[in-house]
Amino acid sequence: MLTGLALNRCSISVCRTAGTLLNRPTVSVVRSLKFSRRLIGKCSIAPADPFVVADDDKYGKKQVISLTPRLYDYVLSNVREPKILRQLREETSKMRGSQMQVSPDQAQLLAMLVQMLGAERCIEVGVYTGYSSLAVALVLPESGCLVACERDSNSLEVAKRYYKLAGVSHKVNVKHGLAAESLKFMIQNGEGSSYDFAFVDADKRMYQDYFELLLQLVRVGGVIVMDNVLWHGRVTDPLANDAKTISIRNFNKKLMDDKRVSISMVSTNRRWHDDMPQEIIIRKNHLGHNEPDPRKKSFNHERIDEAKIYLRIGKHLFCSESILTNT
Ligand SMILES: C[S@@+](CC[C@H](N)C(=O)[O-])C[C@H]1O[C@@H](n2cnc3c(N)ncnc32)[C@H](O)[C@@H]1O
Repeated sequence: MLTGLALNRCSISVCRTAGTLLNRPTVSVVRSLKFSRRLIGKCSIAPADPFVVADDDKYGKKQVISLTPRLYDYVLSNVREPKILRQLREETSKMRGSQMQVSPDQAQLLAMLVQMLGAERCIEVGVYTGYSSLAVALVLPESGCLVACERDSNSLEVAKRYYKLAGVSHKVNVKHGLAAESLKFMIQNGEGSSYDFAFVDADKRMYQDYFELLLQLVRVGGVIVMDNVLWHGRVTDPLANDAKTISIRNFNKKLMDDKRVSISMVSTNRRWHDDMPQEIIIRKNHLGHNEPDPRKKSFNHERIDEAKIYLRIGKHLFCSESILTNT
């Protein structure tokens, strides 16, 4: 039986064979080869065509395909990356840790979520040189604010330079230090339930803590996005028992039963073998408790129980005190 480890030491020809087979693949081929993502990561040859990851009964015969470099290039060619973000990405690519910055398609998704929410107050945990935070700041209204938490001063210098170049410095409140401390301070400062959106992309061992703190800071209906929730596929690897993997695994497990939030894992594929969802979008739910919401300015379903319904029929205005709620 071929194991993942044995395959890791494969020659390119084995990879090629696997790739060729998997270009016209079935799940059984994938399974019989015990195909390992780690194996593919070590091989220099990547298939040109996507291979089928799953298409059997278990998945309702729905065909799940992998992402290839060609397909990923196609995705990227459909990203509207602002020039300033491209410049930052290119400058960062020459720096240590450049693999940490989010990809253009991920940044576009974050910016889109912020726009869809009509967000004005956002938080980022893990700024690095600022790619994702700049993507968010660019779409915030002039009155908007992004609290950017980062412990590394060198990378923050790059981020701040780009905020300035992009003309968004006035929207970014940089918090240099440990993110958990900054978030705790914000809660103590009475900023609970006043944020619309948060993005977490730092210290995987702290995911549960960041989530709990952000849940206090984000308003009902607000969104928290946690990056890397599959941790490069390690969450399902029984041999991976390092602190970061365990932390993310436990976080995902706990979140499944957490009625305080709605959740959705999304696929923002980065590498052709990394074709599974990487991020989880978490929406804070209304559970009927009297959580204060200092903003209370936009209308949404969660706040419908606070609204009187007015109905005009001819000259008459009817007012309803009925309570409608979706919780
Ligand atoms: C994956 S990178 C963030 C990438 C960034 N979102 C981007 O798109 O470029 C993670 C960053 O989190 C920072 N970090 C890690 N642990 C932290 C902590 N406890 N508090 C604040 N920042 C932290 C690291 O210094 C690093 O710059």
